[in-house]
Amino acid sequence: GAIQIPTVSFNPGEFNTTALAAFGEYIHKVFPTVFRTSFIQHEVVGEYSHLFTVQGSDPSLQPYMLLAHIDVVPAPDQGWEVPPFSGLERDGFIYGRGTLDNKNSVMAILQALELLLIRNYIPRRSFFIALGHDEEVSGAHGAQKISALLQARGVQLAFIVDEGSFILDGFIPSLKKPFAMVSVSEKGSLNLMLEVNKTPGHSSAPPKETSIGILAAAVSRLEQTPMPNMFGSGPLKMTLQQLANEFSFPANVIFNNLWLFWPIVSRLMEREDITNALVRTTTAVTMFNAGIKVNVIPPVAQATVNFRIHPAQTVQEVLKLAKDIVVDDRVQFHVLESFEPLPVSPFDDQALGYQLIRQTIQSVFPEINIVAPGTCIAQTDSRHYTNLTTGIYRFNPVYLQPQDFRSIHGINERISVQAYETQVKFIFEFIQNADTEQRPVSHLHEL
Ligand SMILES: CCCCCCCCCCCCCCCCCC(=O)N[C@@H](Cc1ccccc1)C(=O)O
Ligand SMILES: [Zn+2]
Ligand SMILES: [Zn+2]
Repeated sequence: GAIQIPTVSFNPGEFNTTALAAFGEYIHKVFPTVFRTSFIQHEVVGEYSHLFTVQGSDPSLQPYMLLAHIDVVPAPDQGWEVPPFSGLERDGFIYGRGTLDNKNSVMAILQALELLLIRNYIPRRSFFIALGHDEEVSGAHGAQKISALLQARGVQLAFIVDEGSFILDGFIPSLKKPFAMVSVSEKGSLNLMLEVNKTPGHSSAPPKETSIGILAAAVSRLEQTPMPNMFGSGPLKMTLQQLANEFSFPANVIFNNLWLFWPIVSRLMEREDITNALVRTTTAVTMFNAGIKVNVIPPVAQATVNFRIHPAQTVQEVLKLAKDIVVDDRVQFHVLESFEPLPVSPFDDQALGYQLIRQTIQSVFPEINIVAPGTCIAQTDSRHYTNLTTGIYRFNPVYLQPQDFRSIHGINERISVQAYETQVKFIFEFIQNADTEQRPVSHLHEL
């Protein structure tokens, strides 16, 4: 039902408002207990986002927050095995836009809470559920407003759990077993517009270089000159160290001795697009606009480059590197938007959020031996909540293979019915685990 409502975000400020409103009505209908429970306050923020405040019975426990988003990226029918907004189930999978990003989390959080309430569960620790409606276009109207609202109320959170990582299966060739990566940091971004202006004229007597040619060369230099490999800075080294013993020989020896073999490993990571994104600031030329007519020398050429900034670099550093690569003063640089990488959240033994995620993984996925800290290569709504907590964890309790990763924002996005049920179970247990003082010891209710 949730997948059938096309809550598409097209551009900043450009949403399917009819669908967003319908989604609000839908969750009222399918989770009636959540909405009628006296200790749960529901507020609509920024017109279409939802904030639930679940008042726990023990005010001495610091609250936490579960995040998810109800909007999705567009999905033209082409290439899909089933229409993207049909929500059809086929061979045990629910297909559709949002099944992994991120209506699975929206529905699983509310479903788990509904089930707990039906069983008369009363949480001890207060928590918030924030469901943004514009994450896919930067979160300015949803997450940012919820964050400001909670800040104005003086709320400080123990931790936040959002989307952004998974139980990863098959992303590192010599690693045979899946492992859970909990992202403790998030890359930043810089959207840079490069522009070249030239005097227009008749194409029959062209200048040696046009604005298009100059810009194309600049963009090509950016593509051909990757930003520096930052292997060794940030959580990646720790991720690999924790995984070391899961590799077969000789990779296990290599990963156990990164002090010696780091040059080989850092080169290996560069080979695949996804692992490359973990070792450096990436450069993606995403838009190119130029030319007005076939026989007119183009007056202006513009290209937009989307950099995803490694946690060990800053926006200013990347901007300078980009200018140093282009080295052409005919090319103007315009910063359209930027966001610094997020700091690394604690993941030591005392880090409540991280430890609760780890222990719930051990309970719900007993076959998973390794829970490792990582970096989210994309951006999430959680970046708007750094004013409320230092503990931001990005983890979806769902198995993800490389082809599933490509389906996110791509075609044939799907989740198995069993994976969705397990996600509900995970949150059902997580909420109960968060009610124990330090470490979860036993569960009051079994699903
Ligand atoms: C050693 C381990 C190697 C394995 C690495 C595998 C990494 C795979 C992780 C999969 C991550 C999937 C992330 C899903 C969340 C996507 C969130 C998203 O798309 N956000 C948008 C937000 C945005 C930002 C700015 C403007 C508009 C939207 C994004 O583009 O980042
Ligand atoms: Zn998402
Ligand atoms: Zn997305």
